[in-house]
Amino acid sequence: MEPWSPSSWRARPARQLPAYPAAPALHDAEARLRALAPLIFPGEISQLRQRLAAVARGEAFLLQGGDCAESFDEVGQHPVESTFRVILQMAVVLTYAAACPVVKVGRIAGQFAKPRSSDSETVAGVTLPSYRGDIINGSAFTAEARQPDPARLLTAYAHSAATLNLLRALAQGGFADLHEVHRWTADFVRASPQGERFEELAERITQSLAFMQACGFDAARAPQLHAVEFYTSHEALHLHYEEALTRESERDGGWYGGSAHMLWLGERTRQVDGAHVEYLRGVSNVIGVKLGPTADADDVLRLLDVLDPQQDPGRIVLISRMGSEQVTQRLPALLRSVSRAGRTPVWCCDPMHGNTVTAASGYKTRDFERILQEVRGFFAAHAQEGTHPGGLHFEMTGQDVTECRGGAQALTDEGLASRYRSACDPRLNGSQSLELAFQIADVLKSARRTDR
Ligand SMILES: O=C[C@H](O)[C@H](O)COP(=O)(O)O
Ligand SMILES: C=C(OP(=O)(O)O)C(=O)O
Repeated sequence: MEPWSPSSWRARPARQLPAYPAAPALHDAEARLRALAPLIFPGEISQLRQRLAAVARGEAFLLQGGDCAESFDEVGQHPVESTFRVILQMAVVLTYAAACPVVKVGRIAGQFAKPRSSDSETVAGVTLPSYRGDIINGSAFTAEARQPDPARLLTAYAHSAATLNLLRALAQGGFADLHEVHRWTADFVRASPQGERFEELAERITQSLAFMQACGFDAARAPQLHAVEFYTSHEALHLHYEEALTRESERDGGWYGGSAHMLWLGERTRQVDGAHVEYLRGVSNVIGVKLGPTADADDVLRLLDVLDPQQDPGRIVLISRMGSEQVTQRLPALLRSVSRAGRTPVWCCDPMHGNTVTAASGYKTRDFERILQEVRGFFAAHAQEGTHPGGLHFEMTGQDVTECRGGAQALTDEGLASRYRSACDPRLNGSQSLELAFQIADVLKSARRTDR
């Protein structure tokens, strides 16, 4: 194999990258990024890899979630805090059900680049370039906003740094303390059936903590009760950005991507000889690989050979996103081939991207039931093949948006317009996310009963 360098991807065919109008402005933005500090450090990546190695062994579970695309307009504490608190709630629900640790990874602090099915969008007879995420262009439907602008690379870095700073404070500074579990529910969820169900669970946790305290257990000396580990991830799509934040590790002389702990390869850019695979093979971050219904076993095994030649524990998360109708037909063969090849990646289910439909109103949406059905299909496929269903990956937000249909809120086509905020794909809102976690908890509990 050719030698790798942070820029060796430039010699490979690259899909989904923007065509900037002026090269000097791009070079200037890249030079500025190269001079900035990385956002994360190699020791944190090693820690995440250890946690994911436990997931791959069936001893822990992965929960990955967050926005479809973060927005430069969402500033301030609320959007980040609300998503963080729902991820915490979902993790508590799943921890309780699966009786194992849940590794928490946000699609956050860097999820700014979007691959698109089409390069252009036509509205009322006007055709403009597609919106590709705030790191590239603006979502407003004007020629000016849709022009790719390299200055956005620096805004994405600044936004990610501010978000990460807040996340570190939320994770370590007392908000995530298990003694605060009653305070995590958002007001709009509190009165719902899932809000009430969460309150019951929170009460059981509070009573268990009080009981343990009464038995002499010193909660002050158990750091895992007071803080959580929270990791970041995004699609490694914008390779100019990723390259400029790539750093050499003082620990072992290897390279790591400094933009997030986990970077994933999208369904549209996972060509084994393509630029995105070339970049990711050389960095030590955890690598996710999206696998849609067209992925075949040979593709997957070739990708594993390139991205993880040493078979390092916790290095790879295979994220299947087959769609609710295809998951039980397509996934088992992949599970079988990967396991026969002696590989033990983390297997994760993204039940969002294979279930997008366009509503009569024109909004892109997803049905709660389809999402749940794909998760069930994922668990069934693993049960059939004797492999471990390691995790879940959601596009979700803690806010009260109206983007996905169904759930206990019974959102319909007509309801989508009232608070549809996503500039790209529809997210589960805080209430739907928690409801889904409870439904999945029931699946996990019955899987545990069958195992006994
Ligand atoms: O989030 C994933 C993709 O970027 C998104 O589904 C693409 O949407 P499109 O098919 O409307 O381009
Ligand atoms: C683009 C995404 O997914 P996929 O590559 O699976 O379509 C995504 O997760 O944002």
